[in-house]
Amino acid sequence: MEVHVNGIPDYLEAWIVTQRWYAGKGRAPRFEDIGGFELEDVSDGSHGQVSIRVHLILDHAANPVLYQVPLTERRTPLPGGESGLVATLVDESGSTHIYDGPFDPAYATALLRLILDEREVQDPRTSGRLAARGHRYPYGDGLGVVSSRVLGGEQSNTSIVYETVLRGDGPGSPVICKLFRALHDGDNPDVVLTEALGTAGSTVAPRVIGHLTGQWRDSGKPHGLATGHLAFAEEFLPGVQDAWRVALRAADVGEDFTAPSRALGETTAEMHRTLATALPSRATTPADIVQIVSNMRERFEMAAAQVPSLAVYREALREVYVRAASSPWPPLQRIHGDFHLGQVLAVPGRGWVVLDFEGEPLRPMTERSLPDIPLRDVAGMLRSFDYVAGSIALSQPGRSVTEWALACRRAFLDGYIERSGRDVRAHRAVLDAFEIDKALYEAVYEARNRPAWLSIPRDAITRLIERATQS
Ligand SMILES: Nc1ncnc2c1ncn2[C@@H]1O[C@H](COP(=O)(O)OP(=O)(O)O)[C@@H](O)[C@H]1O
Ligand SMILES: O=P(O)(O)O[C@H]1O[C@H](CO)[C@@H](O[C@H]2O[C@H](CO)[C@@H](O)[C@H](O)[C@H]2O)[C@H](O)[C@H]1O
Repeated sequence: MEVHVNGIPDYLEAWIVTQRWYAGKGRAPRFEDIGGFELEDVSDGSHGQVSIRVHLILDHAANPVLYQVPLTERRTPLPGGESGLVATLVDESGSTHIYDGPFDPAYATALLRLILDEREVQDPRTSGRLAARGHRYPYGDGLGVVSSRVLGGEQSNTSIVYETVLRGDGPGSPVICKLFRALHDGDNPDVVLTEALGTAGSTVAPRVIGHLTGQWRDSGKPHGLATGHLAFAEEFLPGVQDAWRVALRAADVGEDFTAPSRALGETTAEMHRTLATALPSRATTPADIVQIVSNMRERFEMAAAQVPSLAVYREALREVYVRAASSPWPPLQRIHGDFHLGQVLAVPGRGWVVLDFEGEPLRPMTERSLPDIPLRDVAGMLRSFDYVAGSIALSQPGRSVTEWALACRRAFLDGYIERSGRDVRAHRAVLDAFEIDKALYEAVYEARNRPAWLSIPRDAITRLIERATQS
């Protein structure tokens, strides 16, 4: 990426480094404002005059990251906007209150309208070059914004939830718009996969409302420009729980969860079947297998560097990978990529609905957009049932729901096999290798984010290696 000296104000730097989505924690940032665009205030104006600018801010760190930072400026404070306040600046002309855009209804409304009206905006600082363009899907036809709020919780992006009105009168479906904070050249897999499922008529994922694409300077790209997704809007399913909470409660009260697990296996098979036909898929070649297994070995080395106690498994894993490489592999296709119970919602009358097709946050975006082996998702969900047992054992010492989790894992596989017609158990050695691979990823994730949970993937790695090398 190009280096230009166009720093950012100190108050903004101080604010960015404390945000959940800022990826450079622990390093000194080197921020540059590389452009962006202005939006018109199209809200009802009830909160006074506002100017809106979306800044694209590049951190020239070891691995440069481009952040999307929408800010609003107001002369009078936004009522109820305290949690989104970035800074208040005072000079001889008075005070300016600067807000994180998603918390300001003026930006939130302008963002969704840009998508719904399929508008284009230019960057005035770069001689009017195209900066962003909205695209609407039929499910977004006739929607108007009533109100907006930022979805709470620990997220790597920022999501805004809207109440809407349909064709100016009755209530419309609620909408969630995910603002991508770290931008990448190329399509975002969450947008591509959710749209592909919807276009194919599947209701496995939320219905798509539309998306926003953007263009920005990048000297490393042809014509010096990069293009990628800035935001993605879809149907918001209110008042529902994710499968992690549902499963955790069932395990805690000792409720049989095999029927929902089986249904989840069926939904997973359905999702894979639709993705295999809607997006490119192909037979797996010996060269693909060599590459994937080599990635698994690399993942192990990375995990062992982060969690040194894993190094003892190096020898045993060699055998696991050799066995996997010499077994039959299913074809390559687009998959979810970070499939676990927290990514699935229990929607009354509709069943399991799958979210967040962005792939594993610790993997590079280019890798996440490649066709992959569907067993990776199957393995991800198997790990998740084990996590339920692991988290209960940690929070209630002496208690074990291992049998509950094993029954769920079996039921999930049964549902998947029946609906996909693919005997996953015939690919056992490959599935085991993917499950160990996922547990290695989780070990790194936990070491970085929740060290108290590290024992969950570490114990699983021990068990899985024992099983995989015994059979
Ligand atoms: N369409 C939706 N309907 C209802 N809740 C949603 C929807 N999309 C996301 N959520 C909620 O937001 C949370 C985070 O969304 P997700 O897409 O996983 O974002 P991130 O990639 O930032 O983790 C989900 O766990 C879910 O609780
Ligand atoms: O934030 P994402 O949903 O993209 O996923 C990341 O965080 C997950 C934890 O929130 C992590 O999932 C791991 O913990 C879950 C329980 O909290 C468990 O159900 C999953 O099976 C386990 O992998 C996920 O790995 C990580 O990418």
